[in-house]
Amino acid sequence: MESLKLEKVIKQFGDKTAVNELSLEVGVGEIYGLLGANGAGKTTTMRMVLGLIYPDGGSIRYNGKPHSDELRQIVGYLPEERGLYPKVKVSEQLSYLAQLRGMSRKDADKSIRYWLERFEVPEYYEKRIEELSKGNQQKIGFIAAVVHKPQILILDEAFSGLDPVNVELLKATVKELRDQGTSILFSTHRMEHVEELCRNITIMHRSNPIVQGSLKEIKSRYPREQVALGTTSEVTGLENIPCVTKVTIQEQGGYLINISDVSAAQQILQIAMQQSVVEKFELKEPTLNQIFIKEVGESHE
Ligand SMILES: Nc1ncnc2c1ncn2[C@@H]1O[C@H](COP(=O)(O)OP(=O)(O)OP(=O)(O)O)[C@@H](O)[C@H]1O
Repeated sequence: MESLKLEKVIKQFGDKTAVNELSLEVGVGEIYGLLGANGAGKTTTMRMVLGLIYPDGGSIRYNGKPHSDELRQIVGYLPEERGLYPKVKVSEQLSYLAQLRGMSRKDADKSIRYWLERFEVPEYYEKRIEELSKGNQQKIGFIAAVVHKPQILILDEAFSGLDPVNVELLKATVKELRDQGTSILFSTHRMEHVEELCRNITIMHRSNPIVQGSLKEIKSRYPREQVALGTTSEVTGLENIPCVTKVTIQEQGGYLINISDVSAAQQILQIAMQQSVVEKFELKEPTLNQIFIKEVGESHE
């Protein structure tokens, strides 16, 4: 069952189309990746899902129902730009937000203490936002999004500005929420996070959904164009094999070989075996980053 369903959603600002006929479904307990270069229409899509702006066409349904006053209770949001008041105490701010989204003061306080404990910062309860580092403010922003236990969670660049330890902490939390049945719409420029977290994705390009489907199925649509080769000694002549377009010697040893046709892989293996002992031979599937660059035509980092 899907908890969030977009059908042919359109948004225009004047004569500029920001989102053009976007359809997607996020299932219960699923993390769905929304990708695209700057200005592709991701934030506009998320703002429509949150009911902050309205579509000019198409429909958005939550658990099968249209937008209603209930929305603020079932949806949680981590805005890309931080929306917390610097002078207000963390506990007061989070409690206010949780109550705004339908929680009692008592339940809100319980949830706030749980999350501060979970993120190993119980002492922030009494701190003001401005006293915290940027990364720790981001963590409080994350708590603000989940404090009221939303069914649908919208995460726009949720891990930006965090150190690697905190990225892991938040990733684990997102997976935990997924396992508890939360539907998560996840937007990021970090392809490795999408590879790790998302089952289905949409890549948007200039307002249009250009690639959609499960990561696995999308990857199978693209040819395997790289061979990773590990050998005990040097191998010569790889670059002379037909359809080999580039040979890169890797820092950690071995070769990464770009091919324009999969037939070259067999010959690479033969030549390598004639000259050395082959320790590793892998015909690599394309990374999401490679697919993104191919489709969108620019680096996404
Ligand atoms: N309020 C607005 N008024 C006019 N144009 C807007 C408005 N909001 C967004 N746009 C335009 O809509 C397009 C999509 O913007 P959006 O912010 O959704 O992109 P994005 O994919 O989130 O980009 P980024 O990765 O940079 O956050 C852009 O061309 C943007 O300039």
